Amino acid sequence: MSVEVEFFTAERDVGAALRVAAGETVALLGPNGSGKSTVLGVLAGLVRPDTGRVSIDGEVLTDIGPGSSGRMVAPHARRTALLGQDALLFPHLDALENVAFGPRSRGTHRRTARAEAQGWLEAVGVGELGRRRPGELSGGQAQRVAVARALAADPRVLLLDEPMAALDVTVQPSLRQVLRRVLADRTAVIVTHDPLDALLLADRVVVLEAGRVVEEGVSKDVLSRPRSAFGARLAGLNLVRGTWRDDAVEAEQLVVHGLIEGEAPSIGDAVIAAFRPQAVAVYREKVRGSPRNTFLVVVSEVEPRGDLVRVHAGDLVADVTVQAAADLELVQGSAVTFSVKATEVSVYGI
Ligand SMILES: Nc1ncnc2c1ncn2[C@@H]1O[C@H](COP(=O)(O)OP(=O)(O)OP(=O)(O)O)[C@@H](O)[C@H]1O
Repeated sequence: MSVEVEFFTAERDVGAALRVAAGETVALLGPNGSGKSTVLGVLAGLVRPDTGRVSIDGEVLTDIGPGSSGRMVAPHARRTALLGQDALLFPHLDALENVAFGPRSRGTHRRTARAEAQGWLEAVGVGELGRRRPGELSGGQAQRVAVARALAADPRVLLLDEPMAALDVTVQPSLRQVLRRVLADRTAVIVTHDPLDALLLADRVVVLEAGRVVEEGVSKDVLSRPRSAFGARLAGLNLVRGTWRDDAVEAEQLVVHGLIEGEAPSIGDAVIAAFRPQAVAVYREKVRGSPRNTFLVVVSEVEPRGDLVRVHAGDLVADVTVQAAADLELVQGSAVTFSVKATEVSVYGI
């Protein structure tokens, strides 16, 4: 299913054009208020633009503006599924019935719908929680059920609005793995603040600033040559390229342990370890502790960035507080240890 959208809304001053190829996942990135949710709203039929057109596989769903048909297909008739930060499950139905709701409303027989729902719950790793009500689920479990419910409705396009933003950081990696599987061959648009999501979940990135598209391209191209401020933030991730060996990413001078995103690599495969500068702690002395990766490095640059200080050491970067940078007396040439927990590192094949 390919998607095309082009619209302008004066009230929000957001105007964008976007194409998503069949089976492609596009990440929408941008600062607060840049129009990301508005794009999803227009696609889902929740926002009526002043002018604009939305089509899925050539079927026109929105067509508004001078000389147009005025068509605006209702949200429920679009066969798009929108998943937000909060799971928004029906509180009085158990997880299985929540997921069976979509197939049931398409006219599927109750027993078949429940069997389908069970299959989707298993696909997102919560097959044993079908009898629980939403109030008895953790945030991460509820969000998995919400993903299952969205998929069970057999949408042509999956729209995800910061699906992990409300979750504890410790459960984000496992949901990200579920989403990586789910999105692999689906047509989807995901709004995210997190560059790691863009890199791991999306084929292409579209960056919005102040209601306009300022940059777009294949995720790794935007990474290597960012033109917008947000693209630069994307490029700010630590990326260590290497070979998969002894359950770790072996690079020229580093060995990095992390959580595998998606399929497990085979020995000798080319892999990348990615982690945020904020996840890196900086120490003067050597650090021990098996859950942590430690790298002995020499500081090449200390760069003030608002209330943080970015510490560069060759290709690696760490963000520390101004106070920490002062306490550590960090200057160019300082020998320090960069330390990052394995649970903060995403490892994926390339
Ligand atoms: N219901 C609304 N009515 C009018 N204006 C709105 C409405 N919702 C959002 N806006 C405005 O539209 C613009 C784009 O907002 P939008 O929510 O699409 O941005 P966003 O990039 O998704 O932001 P965030 O990352 O904060 O969720 C903003 O100026 C916002 O104030």
